[in-house]
Formats: sequence, structure tokens, C-alpha cells
Amino acid sequence: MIEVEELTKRYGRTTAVDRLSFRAEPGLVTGFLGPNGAGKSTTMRALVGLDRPDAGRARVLGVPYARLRHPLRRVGALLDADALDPGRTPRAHLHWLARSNRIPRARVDEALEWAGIAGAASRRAGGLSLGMRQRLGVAAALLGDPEVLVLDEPVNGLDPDGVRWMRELLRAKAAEGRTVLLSSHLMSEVARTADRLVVIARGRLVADTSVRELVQDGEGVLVHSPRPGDLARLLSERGAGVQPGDDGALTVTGMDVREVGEAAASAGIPLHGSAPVRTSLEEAYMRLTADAGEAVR
Ligand SMILES: Nc1ncnc2c1ncn2[C@@H]1O[C@H](COP(=O)(O)OP(=O)(O)OP(=O)(O)O)[C@@H](O)[C@H]1O
Repeated sequence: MIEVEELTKRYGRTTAVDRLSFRAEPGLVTGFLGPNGAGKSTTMRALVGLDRPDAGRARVLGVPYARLRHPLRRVGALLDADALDPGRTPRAHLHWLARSNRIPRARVDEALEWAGIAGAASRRAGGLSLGMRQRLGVAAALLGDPEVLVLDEPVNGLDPDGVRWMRELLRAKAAEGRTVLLSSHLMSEVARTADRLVVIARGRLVADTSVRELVQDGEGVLVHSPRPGDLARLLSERGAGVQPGDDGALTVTGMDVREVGEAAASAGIPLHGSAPVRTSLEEAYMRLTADAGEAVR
């Protein structure tokens, strides 16, 4: 279980995370989505005690991370694949982590094996590709067989096989009842892995939803009329969202085809056609995070 409550973190004049609250539950992969600079890494760093919040709380397994004894046996985190001594070998790095957290030494070779880096176990970590370093980071995160996983953009640098491996691994961990929080700035990547989505922009929560709900919210009606301006005004007045297209067509959200037809008829506005449209996940995500650039305020 991960609980973030009213978390706020500022860097100088930048509010990186702004009163953010959400939970990630055991047994689920929770996708943590947001554009670059939205505050995902900052939130994750606060979760594992690397950043001190200015206000609010970030807890894992009911307590602040710093309170956990042998934390790697409770919470596995991959925040920065480069956070390791480049002169060390992957095996030495994992041995050191195992020793400091009283994890059986035998786990190291197992972890190297299933992370697909046993062949590179004795090379200098600094000479590994980004994909290999990511795999080493995942091996480190899972070394202590933790109940909670916090992974910041773990598929960065992975090839298609690696991406599939990661997806199956995270799904399997959630199926075992573990809590998985997975960040990305790409909806397409997270939607295939996650059960729930927490979307942030400019440090604030913009959606806490399932993939299915997000798509349903994005359903609308594409409508053609010889009087698009009048129709747009009318539908907006009745509470619909109206987006004019280049070709004079309108995309209407918050009303179904029948409601659009009845509204137009009641105002005597002719329609040349209307049909339900489904916005893609990617579009739904763009809509949610629109106007959200860097969190500079
Ligand atoms: N150590 C720091 N010092 C100053 N500003 C920082 C620091 N870390 C993050 N920020 C700022 O805080 C905001 C949030 O950054 P953060 O890295 O948490 O976003 P993110 O969602 O993880 O982005 P990305 O997808 O690019 O990794 C950004 O404006 C960033 O520039």
C-alpha cells in the first residue's frame, strides 16, 4: 500500500508537487502518468525518503519509508538507473545491497539471472547500456522480494523484448498481491500494464481512474451542420464540451447523439450528420494534461 496525502514539495520558486493525494493498492499496477516535469519523480523520491516534503505525507506500508527496517525487503525502488558506482560490477553492486539489508546472498545470482544480465555480471556497471542498467536497477529493486515496488520510467532504454519482459514482470508481481507504482510520461506504455491510472500535471492530480473510465470520459459525438457557430453556442449553453474541427465539424462531449439531435431540432438548426466518436487514450491523456508544461510558477 502506498499513500500520498496532500503532498507538497517546492524547489525555490517551483512547486514541483502541489497538495497531491492518491493511493496505490496491493494487487494492482497503478500507472503514474504526467508530462515531463509534472512531478512524478519528485513524488517517488518523497515516497522512498529521498526528498523531504514541505507539507503533507508520503507513506509506504502505513509508515514513512525511513521507519522501515531493512527497507529493501519491504519496498523495491528504481528511481535512477545511473545511481550506482560506475566502477562496480553488477554482481558487486547487488552483493553490497544484499549485505546491507540482510538479504540471502543466493538471491544475487537469481536476480542477475532473471533480469537477463547474468552474462554482464562481472563487467563495470559504467560500461553497460542504458537498457542493461535499467535491468540491473530492476534486479536491485526486486532483490529483497519486496511487497511494494516503486519504479520511475522503468522501460526507458529497453528494447521491445525488454518492454514485454517488464510488463509481464509487473503484472505477475501485482497478481501475487504486491503494490506496484509505475511512472511514465507515455500513456500508450502504461495503459497496457496498469489497472489504475493516477494522472498529474503541474504537480497536481488531474485524474485518478481506470483505463476504461478514462476512455468513456473521452467519448463524444462528431456532428456536421451548415450552422456550426450557432450549434456550438447552443450546445455549450446546455453544458456540453464543443471542439470545432478544421472542416467545420464539431466534436461534442458530455452529450450523446440523441441529445445533440434533439437540442439542434429544438432550436431549428439543421444537422447534416452526427455519429458517436471515441477519442483514443492518447487524446484523453492530452486533454487531461492540456496546458501543462513545466511546473514553473
Ligand atoms: N532537485 C531539483 N531542483 C530544482 N528543481 C527541481 C529538482 N527536481 C525537480 N525539479 C523541478 O520540479 C518539477 C517536477 O520535476 P520532476 O522531475 O518531479 O517531474 P517528472 O514528472 O518526473 O518529469 P519527467 O517525466 O521529465 O521525469 C520540474 O519543474 C523540475 O524542473
